[in-house]
Amino acid sequence: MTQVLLIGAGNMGFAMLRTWIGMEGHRFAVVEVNESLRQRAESVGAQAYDAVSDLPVDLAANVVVIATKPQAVADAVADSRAVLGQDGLLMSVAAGITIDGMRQYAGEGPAIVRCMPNTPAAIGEGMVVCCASANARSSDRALALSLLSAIGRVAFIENESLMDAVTAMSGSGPAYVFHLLEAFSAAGVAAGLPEDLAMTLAKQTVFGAAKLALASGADPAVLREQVTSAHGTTAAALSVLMNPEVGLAVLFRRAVEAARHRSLELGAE
Ligand SMILES: NC(=O)C1=CN([C@@H]2O[C@H](COP(=O)(O)OP(=O)(O)OC[C@H]3O[C@@H](n4cnc5c(N)ncnc54)[C@H](OP(=O)(O)O)[C@@H]3O)[C@@H](O)[C@H]2O)C=CC1
Ligand SMILES: O=C(O)[C@@H]1CCC=N1
Repeated sequence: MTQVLLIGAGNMGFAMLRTWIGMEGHRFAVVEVNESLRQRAESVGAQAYDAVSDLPVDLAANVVVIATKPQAVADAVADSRAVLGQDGLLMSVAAGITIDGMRQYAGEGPAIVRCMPNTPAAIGEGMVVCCASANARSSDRALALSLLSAIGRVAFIENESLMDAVTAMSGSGPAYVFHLLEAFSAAGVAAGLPEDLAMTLAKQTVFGAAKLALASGADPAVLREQVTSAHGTTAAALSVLMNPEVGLAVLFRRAVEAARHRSLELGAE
């Protein structure tokens, strides 16, 4: 039985927990300071406590997953030492917080896997990118992979400095897509459609297009061209969206760079 301790069961922690809780061979305990979030964690079958010091004395964690805000990670890592053995695995999903930063509070023993998941983890459709500390054994990577593959697609990278760009893409990315749905459906309403129909069209179109892009493996530029009839409606819309000065490519570049910059700042705070 693998004992997992999740510290922080807010938006991201709970998104992972609700998928993990069904995993065979794992037991999940949660430390969360907010009572309503503890109750939510208990409602899906976890044991929840308000501090590491309240955990049962005989609880020994094989894995501690930190999902607090970046500013609370140092304390959470320090607290985890009481329950995580020297050969345990420490995982963190916090934006910006480096493996070296966590090592200061974790001590030399545990392997550390820094991860960047996203909230579609709640339905097993997340994207998780990880980077492991130098002392991580293949068994540590395998343990991290077994947990993370339950919440979505997993990629390991060796160059930790890429984690800020990863965060700016797949970590924050669901919010960009949700905003796309808001903007896309609002445009439909402005064009005369009822709100529910506009939102259904926006969601199903984004879902269908993403699924087609994944399933076909074709370059999205080719798929785009297949929609774009000569002198037709799509070409009219793309002349706005692909404007080289104010189009989507320019906005995405600025947005992703702003997020990457903020990730770097979080690591330095
Ligand atoms: N939200 C997302 O989509 C993603 C978030 N992340 C990362 O996940 C982490 C959590 O983000 P998110 O879930 O959005 O944040 P939330 O604020 O929703 O959740 C964090 C929770 O942890 C609690 N907490 C703080 N300190 C402790 C502690 N010492 N012990 C136990 N619980 C504690 C917080 O309480 P309180 O609010 O009272 O401090 C809060 O309820 C962040 O580091 C973020 O960078 C990564 C990928 C995606
Ligand atoms: O907004 C944030 O800082 C976190 C990290 C990635 C998604 N949410």
